[in-house]
Amino acid sequence: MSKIAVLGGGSWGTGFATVLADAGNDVVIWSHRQEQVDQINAGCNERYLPGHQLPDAISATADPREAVDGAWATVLAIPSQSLRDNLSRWGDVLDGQVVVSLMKGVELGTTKRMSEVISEAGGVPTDRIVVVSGPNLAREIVQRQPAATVVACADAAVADRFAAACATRYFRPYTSPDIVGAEVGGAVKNVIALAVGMAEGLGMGDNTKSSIITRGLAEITRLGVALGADARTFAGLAGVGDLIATCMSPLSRNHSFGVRLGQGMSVEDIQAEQQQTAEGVKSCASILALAQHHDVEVPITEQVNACVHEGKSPEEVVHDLLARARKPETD
Ligand SMILES: NC(=O)C1=CN([C@@H]2O[C@H](COP(=O)(O)OP(=O)(O)OC[C@H]3O[C@@H](n4cnc5c(N)ncnc54)[C@H](O)[C@@H]3O)[C@@H](O)[C@H]2O)C=CC1
Ligand SMILES: O=C(CO)COP(=O)(O)O
Repeated sequence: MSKIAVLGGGSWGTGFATVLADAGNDVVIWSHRQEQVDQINAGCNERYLPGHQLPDAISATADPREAVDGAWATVLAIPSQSLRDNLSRWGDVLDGQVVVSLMKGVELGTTKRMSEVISEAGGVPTDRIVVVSGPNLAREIVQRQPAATVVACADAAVADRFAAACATRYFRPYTSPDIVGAEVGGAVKNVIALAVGMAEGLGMGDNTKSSIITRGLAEITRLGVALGADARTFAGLAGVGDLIATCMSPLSRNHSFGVRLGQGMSVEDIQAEQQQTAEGVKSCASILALAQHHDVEVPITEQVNACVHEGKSPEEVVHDLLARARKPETD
């Protein structure tokens, strides 16, 4: 068995570790919380994936160096906004590794994508950075329900090697050279899911949700292409695929955060209750800044940001989106 490290012991870190173990790898998870380490070593990550019995090939440690020691690839599954800080604390543990990002966010302040932070703050060469992104709700994946994903890397041989390492009878990876597209698709769909959730929380139905999803895809594609992505990526698993899963599923933390906003709960109360990462809540601000910097219109992201960070009501958000000047659909 070859060894792969997973840094981050939450729902997707543990879920993806399950995929890797099922694919025949020896997996060591690092978590910053001893309690999670103990639970994983006892066979179940109770807080994040209650009831899911972990494969024997998974163990955990609170020491990042021990997790990575002897591994050829290290998977990062921590909240996006904590990445830079963790990279500086981990020191040189990622040297020589293929580094795989599962994270779907954009850094506040710098507006950098996760692969850019890994390269800049972790010193990892770009041809050894892999992004895995697709419709991959952790709870369904650990039930071994069939799903596909995108394994993106600038180096096709590295993408192939990692895709082979995470392929199972229920998890089908497709390779791609388009890291930018995979990351933009993954990060922006969270913001669109907040908007769809808000509409649902306000009592709106499937026409409304479908309209937001479709215009959200236009917004994702516009921003991605301006950043150098291949437009075809957004018609794929890391684009429309993940957008549909996240916007429609009650398992999505971003979607359910939005529903609660629509029902009138405050951001603070939802955060206190949910206690899991809903990346769109912070990334809507950095994605908006990124889009403004590139002169790209992102009206849904703009409205979500106004609701989450400036106190605008979900009713006003819907009203203002519909009150925008009419224009051709494909502009
Ligand atoms: N859960 C899912 O279904 C999927 C999640 N993702 C992405 O994976 C990334 C990780 O998300 P999840 O595992 O779902 O989040 P989570 O909220 O379930 O778990 C986060 C993990 O990070 C740890 N953590 C929190 N703050 C930290 C810090 N400052 N330093 C180090 N560790 C810290 C937590 O203890 C926990 O182990 C996110 O970017 C998310 O968008 C991507 C695909 C699917
Ligand atoms: O990215 C995801 C599914 O692909 C998970 O979405 P949430 O972070 O909203 O739960």
